[in-house]
Amino acid sequence: MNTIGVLALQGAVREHIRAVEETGAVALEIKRKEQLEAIDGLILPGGESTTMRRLIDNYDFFEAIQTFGKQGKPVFGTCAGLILMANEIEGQNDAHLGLMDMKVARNAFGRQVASFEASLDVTCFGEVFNAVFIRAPYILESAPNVEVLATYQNKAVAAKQGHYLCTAFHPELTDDNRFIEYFAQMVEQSKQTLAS
Ligand SMILES: NC(=O)CC[C@H](N)C(=O)O
Repeated sequence: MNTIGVLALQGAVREHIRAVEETGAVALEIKRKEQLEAIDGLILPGGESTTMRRLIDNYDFFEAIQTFGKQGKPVFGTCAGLILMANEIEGQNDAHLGLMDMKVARNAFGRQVASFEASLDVTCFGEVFNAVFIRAPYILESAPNVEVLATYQNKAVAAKQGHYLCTAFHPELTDDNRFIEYFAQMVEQSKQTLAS
């Protein structure tokens, strides 16, 4: 049985817990860095990236999450979580966790257009995915080893780099669980690879 943690400092935690449970994996709210030892994959939820970063520092999570990723364990960032994973943020000198080789823009669809829904063609799924965007970022540039999984208005809004996955939208806010299931499969694969 795989255990997937959701960083539970701020943001859309409960929705991710429910979505993870629906995949059949065990879901754990992560509030202390020691709990990272008990999980096979980690979700960084949506919320507010600056606030979440402050809490990551306050609760001494920064290096612990980077180490978790360097061990080859999958991390999935949604919305604010995507911003936390980028190694460059437009208009800011410093990035946050820097797990993925990509530059992101915050609130990139305009502050006025606070939230909207859009149907996306996702390369790894056969059918369209209805995505909920809330003050969403997008990926401005990415390295060749970052695979763009979906675009909206020609902007990259979902991507995968090895065992790292990110979406600019909130896959946990709809009944369509395909992104969480996709992540759960990445967790299963990495667990097998790490065990062999
Ligand atoms: N829904 C979200 O996670 C919004 C992210 C937010 N705009 C940020 O910069 O952190």
